[in-house]
Amino acid sequence: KDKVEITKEQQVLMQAILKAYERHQIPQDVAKRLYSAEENFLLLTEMATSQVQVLVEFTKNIPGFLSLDHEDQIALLKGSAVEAMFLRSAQVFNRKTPAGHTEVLEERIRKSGISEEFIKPMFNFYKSIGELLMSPEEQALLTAVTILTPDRPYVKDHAAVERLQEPMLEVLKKLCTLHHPHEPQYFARLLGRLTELRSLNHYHAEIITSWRVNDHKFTPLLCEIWDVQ
Ligand SMILES: O=C(NC1CCCCC1)[C@H]([C@@H]1CCCCO1)n1c(-c2ccc(Cl)cc2)nc2cc(F)c(Cl)cc21
Repeated sequence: KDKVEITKEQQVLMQAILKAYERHQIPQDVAKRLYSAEENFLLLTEMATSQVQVLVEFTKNIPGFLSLDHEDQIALLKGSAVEAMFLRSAQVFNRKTPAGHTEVLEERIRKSGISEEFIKPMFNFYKSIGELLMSPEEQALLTAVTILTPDRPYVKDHAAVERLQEPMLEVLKKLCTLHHPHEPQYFARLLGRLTELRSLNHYHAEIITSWRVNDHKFTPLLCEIWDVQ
């Protein structure tokens, strides 16, 4: 069996993505503060707004992204922001918290004001992400692969986006082989999560507008990204 090798060039690409990803992390204390439905909704909109800003900075550090057509850059960000938010939420949810804290966190999220019907698909996704035990490199590359999805609405130059996404998928595939040598299907499972992520995309506007609060106030940035108000 030929040995899987990360080339020097792939090493450089992976380091660039990982460095950008680690540089743009938002405060992890979101798990500690979950109170009334109103406060939770406000917390979510604050966290989501800062996460979009962080996502833009991360995306600007993806090699080649800034040389894409400017309108395509916007289309890619707009098309992936919600998925990136759920991916980030899943990673926060699955962080190595002391045993038992995840249940407490899950309970608090269940009671945060999200409509019952969305709780199940959301936690199914979080748990399926958790089971993958992704390394930081895999998390960073998966986020980059999600952003560089060629078939987002309004993307004009698909081929240019594919040319950026392909090397990311190449490195990610090799990392999966190296980090999970006994799970040949791991890479396929990882990509399968992106399909699950898209389905959450469809829910998110409903989750937001059905949040059990009287007045759903959004920041201008979220109005842009979330197609609400
Ligand atoms: O703030 C959140 N997520 C941010 C978003 C930006 C990136 C960092 C994480 C929300 C919280 C949920 C309770 C009410 C307050 O919001 N949240 C969501 C979430 C709920 C519905 C939607 Cl529509 C989207 C995300 N899932 C979470 C998983 C978690 F582990 C934790 Cl700690 C919080 C989580």
